[in-house]
Amino acid sequence: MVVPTIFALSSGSAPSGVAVIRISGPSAFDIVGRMAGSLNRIRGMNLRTIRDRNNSKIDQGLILTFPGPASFTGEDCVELQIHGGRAIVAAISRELLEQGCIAAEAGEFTRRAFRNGKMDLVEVEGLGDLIAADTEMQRRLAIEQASGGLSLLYQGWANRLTHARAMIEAELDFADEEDVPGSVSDRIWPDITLLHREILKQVTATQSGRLVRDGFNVVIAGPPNAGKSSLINALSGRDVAIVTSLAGTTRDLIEVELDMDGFLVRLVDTAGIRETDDVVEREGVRRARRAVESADLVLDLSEIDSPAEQTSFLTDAKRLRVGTKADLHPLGDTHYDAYISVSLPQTIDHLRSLILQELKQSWEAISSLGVGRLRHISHLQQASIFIEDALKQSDIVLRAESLRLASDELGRITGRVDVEDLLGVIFSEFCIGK
Ligand SMILES: Nc1nc2c(ncn2[C@@H]2O[C@H](COP(=O)(O)OP(=O)(O)OP(=O)(O)O)[C@@H](O)[C@H]2O)c(=O)[nH]1
Ligand SMILES: [K+]
Ligand SMILES: [Mg+2]
Repeated sequence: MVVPTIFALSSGSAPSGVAVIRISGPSAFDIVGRMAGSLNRIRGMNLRTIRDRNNSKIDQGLILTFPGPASFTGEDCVELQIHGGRAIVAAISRELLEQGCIAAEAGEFTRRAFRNGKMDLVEVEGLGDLIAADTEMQRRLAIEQASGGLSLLYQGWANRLTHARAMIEAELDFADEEDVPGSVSDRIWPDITLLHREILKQVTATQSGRLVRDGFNVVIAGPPNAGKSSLINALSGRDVAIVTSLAGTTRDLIEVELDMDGFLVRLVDTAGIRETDDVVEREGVRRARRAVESADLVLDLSEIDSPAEQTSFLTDAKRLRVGTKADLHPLGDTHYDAYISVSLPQTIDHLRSLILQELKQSWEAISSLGVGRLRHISHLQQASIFIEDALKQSDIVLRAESLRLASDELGRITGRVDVEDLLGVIFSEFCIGK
């Protein structure tokens, strides 16, 4: 089957100063050659006039050539850097279609890169995250993953499993031969035990990585009139929530996204939690409780010295107890983690620094390693279960089989379940067969 040659506008939408049109596929050089004069099959850059089939000039621009396989997709690629006017982009696109190119589907360049072995699935995901990254921490996490750091980690683990299996095979197949030292496979189990521990650590780190990618969920909760909506307004610096002196003002969840020191924080204001006969407010309270359940951090607000000071909800999340309206209350010996007043900006700044401290603690656990995404966790967990099986079993054949299953799970993360040549490993380590 002939692979079609695809093209797409890779820069943002026109008009712009410069537009980049990317072309990939077996006919890329021929097609652009017909429009702009023939191109040498070397990596290079040419200033050319681009013409349609009637030889009328469309635009002048830079033409970058990347002969495969040393290109992003692994195919022949050409990039046109042209003026970014809408009519120019439209005219060149029309001409490319006439010349037999087809418009690329979303993600098709990357899909071709994966198919041609230029990237694995982990790098593909990282690239997607990198393009979508809004905050500095998201960018840092994504660039690590997109440039293959995480793939190397997973690949290294898979290699250790392959090595272990090779040692076991050697013991099974060549047990009678003199060249194989007795019970060679015993030497591998300490490393497999270590590997098991490393994988579990990665699961924890990946769970924290979610905080960076999807945002840190901070929920403001507490009784009516505690000052929750006033706080979300103060922290976001915007008038997002209605504030009145009537208890039960907020009903819906109100959400704002904040960039705090490069971290994405999703701040949620909720209805005051209390028993009520009002149908709408009751629904608001139900939503508030649900928000609290899925929080990463709960800001548990109550007015300082208020009678209803005991908490009105349960949560497994970290909870900061925040006493409000500090301007009205001389500080007694109460037991809050923070005291705030919306009329005292330094108290809001202090609370903000406490939230950041929580965030940074989660980040520290992960910043040193590349961390994967949720999709990776289930495969990592499954791999660790198979490794546990291997460590527990006594039958050597079953042990080897469990290790094979574990290494297949790791292969599913990168999308590359390689056909391993176990004998190759064996022969590289022993002189069996001489
Ligand atoms: N003096 C003082 N008043 C405050 C402060 N924060 C909030 N208030 C007042 O307390 C009342 C309730 O504030 P809200 O922010 O609406 O409280 P809430 O917790 O969102 O209330 P519900 O949405 O009804 O649960 C309003 O009259 C606010 O002006 C504060 O720091 N100092
Ligand atoms: K209120
Ligand atoms: Mg409110």
